[in-house]
Amino acid sequence: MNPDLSPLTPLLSVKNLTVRFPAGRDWLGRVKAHVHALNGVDLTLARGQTLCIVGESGCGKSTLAQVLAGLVRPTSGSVEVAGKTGTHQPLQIVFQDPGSSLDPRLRVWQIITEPVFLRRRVARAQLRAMAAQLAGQVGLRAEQMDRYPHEFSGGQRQRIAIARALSADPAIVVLDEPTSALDVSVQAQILNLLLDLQRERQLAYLFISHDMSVVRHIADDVAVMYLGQVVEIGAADDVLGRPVHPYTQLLLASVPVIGRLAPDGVADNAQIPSNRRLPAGCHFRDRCSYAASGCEQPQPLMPLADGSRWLRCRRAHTIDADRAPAPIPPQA
Ligand SMILES: Nc1ncnc2c1ncn2[C@@H]1O[C@H](COP(=O)(O)OP(=O)(O)OP(=O)(O)O)[C@@H](O)[C@H]1O
Repeated sequence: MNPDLSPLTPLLSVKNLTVRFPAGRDWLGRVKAHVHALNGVDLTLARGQTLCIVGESGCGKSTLAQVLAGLVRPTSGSVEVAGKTGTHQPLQIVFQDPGSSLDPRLRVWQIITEPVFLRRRVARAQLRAMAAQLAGQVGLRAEQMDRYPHEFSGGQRQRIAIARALSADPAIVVLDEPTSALDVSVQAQILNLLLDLQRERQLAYLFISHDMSVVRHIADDVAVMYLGQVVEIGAADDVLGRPVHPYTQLLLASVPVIGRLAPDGVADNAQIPSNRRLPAGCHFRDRCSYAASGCEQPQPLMPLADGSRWLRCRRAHTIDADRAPAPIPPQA
């Protein structure tokens, strides 16, 4: 079921998205096994909002970003942008490492305007003028446009990557760890730039991050992924402030070293199941001390009774009730 996060109409709607990669072939070249990278991802994102995707390494965050950007073909499921399937035009992606994502043979003005150039014929002078204007919007100077990427610092290269994404006039930008390769002081500048651009252009961001301080700073909504599924999604204050899914509790208690510590009530024997052979039913069941009979059945994403979020956990209501403070008795 597609999570209905806010009264705003979703701009991006991802339904039951699955991606399987071939893993290993026999001597006849036949695929022997698969990596189940995404296993039914459901999420929505509204215009002008930021949805942060968090989860341990290998849970499928980058694969999701690549499907959205049209770089990986899904095995099944759908991606709708503004109600239309299969169009990636209003969506651009910014990668973690601007060093390797920018073509070193192109000048900056060519890099910035490449998405426009690839789509339609535009005169060179017009492209250069467009690049200079976008450069100004991301804090670069017009006279730097004839340089090559290696002549810039990491933060400046990320500004070039952001300008490149903006040149296509996207409604949605997928940001795959856009600040994690940068110095801490530069990270804050890039985050603030992204927030300014979001306000000016009503951009929707799907923001992948390992860094909870970044997530707390910029997220409107948070989706927690585990083994290729969204297990909890809702407003950032709710999900981060009062996590309900046992995996979200574990993830937040493990910060900054994800997966090492366990909060009360959540077992963590660190036996993360393989995504080559997925466990039946709830994928988190073997790590979860709330696991009970019934957890061996597949669990769909369902709304919590208070409407604060959607969860894949059949025990969510019990866990939430256990954690809620005792009601204050009425005054005599
Ligand atoms: N092209 C590919 N071929 C085979 N397996 C792949 C491919 N791309 C990703 N995978 C596998 O799919 C799973 C999900 O990978 P993905 O990179 O999406 O995870 P992630 O959550 O982004 O991890 P990280 O936080 O480390 O970047 C992993 O097991 C990974 O090894």
